[in-house]
Amino acid sequence: MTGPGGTGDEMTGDAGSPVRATLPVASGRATWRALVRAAAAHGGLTLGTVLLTCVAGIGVVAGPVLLGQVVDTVRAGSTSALVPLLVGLGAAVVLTAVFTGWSLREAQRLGATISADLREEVLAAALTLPAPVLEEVGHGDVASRVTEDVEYFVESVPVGAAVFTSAITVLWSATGFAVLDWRLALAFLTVLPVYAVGLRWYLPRAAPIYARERRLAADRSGVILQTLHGLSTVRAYGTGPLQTGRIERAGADNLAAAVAARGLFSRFGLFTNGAEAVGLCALIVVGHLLVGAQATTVGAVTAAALLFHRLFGPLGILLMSFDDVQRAGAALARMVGVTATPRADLPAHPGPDGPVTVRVRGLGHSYDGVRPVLTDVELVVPAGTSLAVVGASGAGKTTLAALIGGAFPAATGHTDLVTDAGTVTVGRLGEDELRSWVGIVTQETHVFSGSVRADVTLAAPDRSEAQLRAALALVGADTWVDALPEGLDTLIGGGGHALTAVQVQQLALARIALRDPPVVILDEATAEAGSAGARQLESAAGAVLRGRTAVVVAHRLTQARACDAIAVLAHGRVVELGSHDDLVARGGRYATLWSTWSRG
Ligand SMILES: Nc1ncnc2c1ncn2[C@@H]1O[C@H](COP(=O)(O)OP(=O)(O)OP(=O)(O)O)[C@@H](O)[C@H]1O
Repeated sequence: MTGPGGTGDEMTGDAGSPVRATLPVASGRATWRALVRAAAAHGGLTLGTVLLTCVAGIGVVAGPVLLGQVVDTVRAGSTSALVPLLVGLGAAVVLTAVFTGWSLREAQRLGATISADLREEVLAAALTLPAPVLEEVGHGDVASRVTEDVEYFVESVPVGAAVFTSAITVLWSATGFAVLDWRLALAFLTVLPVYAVGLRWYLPRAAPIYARERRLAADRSGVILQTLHGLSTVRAYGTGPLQTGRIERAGADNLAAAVAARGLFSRFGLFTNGAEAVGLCALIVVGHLLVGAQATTVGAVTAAALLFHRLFGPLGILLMSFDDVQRAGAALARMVGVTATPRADLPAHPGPDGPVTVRVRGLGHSYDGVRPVLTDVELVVPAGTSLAVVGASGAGKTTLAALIGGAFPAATGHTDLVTDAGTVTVGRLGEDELRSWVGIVTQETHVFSGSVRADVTLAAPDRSEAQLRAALALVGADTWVDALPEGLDTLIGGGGHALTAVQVQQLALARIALRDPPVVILDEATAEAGSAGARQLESAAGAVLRGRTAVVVAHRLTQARACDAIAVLAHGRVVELGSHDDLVARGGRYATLWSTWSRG
């Protein structure tokens, strides 16, 4: 076996594949290392499991050896020696049963512990994947690694435990053969070339087939996720049949890969069954010749045949589990790939201390590398002031807000956060550090399943009940939260109490108030809120922004008027900059927008 992950280099990406880019897949060596590291973290349990399995393996060998001696004793007619042998045989059977059961249970416990650790590690790593990586590989690949691959690996734990105990049993049995008679051991060895040929045929074919099957499963998840995320667009444009066709094709590709893997494995079964037939025949023929030449006893040959027979089970498990082991190995390699995805090695910065000025320097961006969405944007938002960004749909407002907030890196330029203590650049801050500096409320606010309390405090879990209530009161959410059936403990999100669009946005603003960053980027969707709701949100936003440096994507011009300065974007460039009164007086683009807006 090359290793659970299979192949060559330390990390193998799928970048050259015609399918979209994915996260790296760990090499066989890196996957083994991760497995050994996880086992070593539970040294006591691992050592105990190995010892118990060794003891159980001795019992497996002792039974047939004692039975062979019983045969020889009966043939010699020595009844007095029979009693201790039979007692020993009985004890060996009982102890073997006890230790086998015990070792298997410990092996399963070890496997479950290791897979729980790996699951946590992979989930934690997935949650901290850099935004640009997520953007590039898509959510489908990540989702399939933290769900399906983890499930495959966890489900393979009992198989892994059985493989481990079988391997030890096979080792002990081989030793038993050698002790009985070296010629019988040689006869047993005739199985090895058949197994070797089978494995040489199977392994090189299996690893890529299983890796491909896992990748196609990820592609299928990706298509399903994309369809679900864009359900309203799919409905709006009536592209249901198109998406269903895509899902069907992805499912069919995945199924074909799974069938190919199963077919390969069935053909491998020919080698394993053939090896057993060859081995047993060789043993009986050699035993017959040896007994005929009085070179060994009938008991020894009986013991060897019984040992070989007992080996069928463990050997069968070892070989038949290749299917599951390869599959689990491919899944594990993909899981380890998530934890091994490179993260920028960013130096730690002290947290913000005091007011922060935002300085946007030469910011430019293009999503496709061809069409510029933002070009050379230069802005300064002095500490404690607010800047509104306005412009036609598609002008680049959301992109600008996302870049300032560090959601993904800009193609050119950067954003500096300036304090009395110095300057830090947004792209040089780690994800968690960045959220202490800059809070973002986007158009897509997610309500997590759980209580109102959990949903708001996830941004700052260490805050007190009083701080939580103050944050809710600040955004005007305290009254309706108190009126909920169980107040702060009312369940919301999927299946929970339904919230209005305004309430969802208020909770998003309350999260920011609780986290208390000195800089806030607001790109709220106020369109769904209706005009009364929009006014409510504007006053909530105003309360949260007070005393902070803010960049507000103004979907309503009343939001822009309330800001200290306004930047008008057109085709990704800042074309006007000034206060509301200045810009109206200037009679340019903003003035036109304002007069259209004022007329209603
Ligand atoms: N993830 C993306 N991939 C490719 N193109 C994108 C992406 N996001 C936005 N764009 C494109 O970039 C341009 C600017 O979009 P952006 O959302 O920043 O504009 P906007 O001014 O905020 O528009 P709106 O007011 O409609 O939200 C648009 O042409 C848009 O189609």
